[in-house]
Amino acid sequence: MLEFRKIGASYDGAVVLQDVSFAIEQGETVGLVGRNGAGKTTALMSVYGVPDVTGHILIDGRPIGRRSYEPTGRGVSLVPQGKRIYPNLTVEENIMLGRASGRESHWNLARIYELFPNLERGSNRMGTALSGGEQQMLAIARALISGPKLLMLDEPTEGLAPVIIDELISAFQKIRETGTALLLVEQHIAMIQKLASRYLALRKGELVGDGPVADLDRREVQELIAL
Ligand SMILES: Nc1ncnc2c1ncn2[C@@H]1O[C@H](COP(=O)(O)OP(=O)(O)OP(=O)(O)O)[C@@H](O)[C@H]1O
Repeated sequence: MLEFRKIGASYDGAVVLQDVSFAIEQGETVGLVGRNGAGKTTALMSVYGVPDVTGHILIDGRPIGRRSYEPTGRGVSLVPQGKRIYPNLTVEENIMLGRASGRESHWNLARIYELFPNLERGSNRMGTALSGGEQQMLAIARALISGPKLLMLDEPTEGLAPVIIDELISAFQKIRETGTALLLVEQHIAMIQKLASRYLALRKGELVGDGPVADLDRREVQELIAL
């Protein structure tokens, strides 16, 4: 449902992605791995036309236009690195910001609160009054309310305690069971191995791996990715 065709990306002329092509099918869970600076975040941002992008990105076979809200309206949502919670809005207001008009979806507020009961309990609190783990849940909730067919997550477990990471893994499994595809950016392959069936690997802006997640155990694959 999401396809990259020969994507290149650069910041003020400095090339950070080159000739990146892959496709993610409906309902798939894919892990995108690579070292710091390999271009993972840039790959996700290029769906929104940021930074300067060449090549073609398609959703359900149709190219994406230049409007930054178009991917969300067409079923591709991002949980950005660093969560980006709005401090002056309540938890519920933060969630509702993510709503994309006109999209019917499994994910209404009641189902989101069932997935993350902590958010329901804290629904009237300010978004930034939550713990780090709850803020990550809030960022995921805000993306889910848009009814994505593909949810892209940029290092969702960064800086979180193992017990919270386990809660998130269980939430991702439930999200996946609804048929939503996941594209999970992670530096730690253990998380990818728990959730994904396929991996993509970036190294210095180039796609150097695309295969079954079991291959991540092979030393030659790890050396290629240089994790
Ligand atoms: N706003 C920016 N302006 C200039 N260069 C940038 C900008 N953002 C990222 N870069 C550069 O682009 C390259 C790819 O960065 P990117 O954040 O996509 O990598 P990443 O794989 O997501 O790394 P990380 O795990 O650190 O988030 C890096 O060399 C980085 O320094």
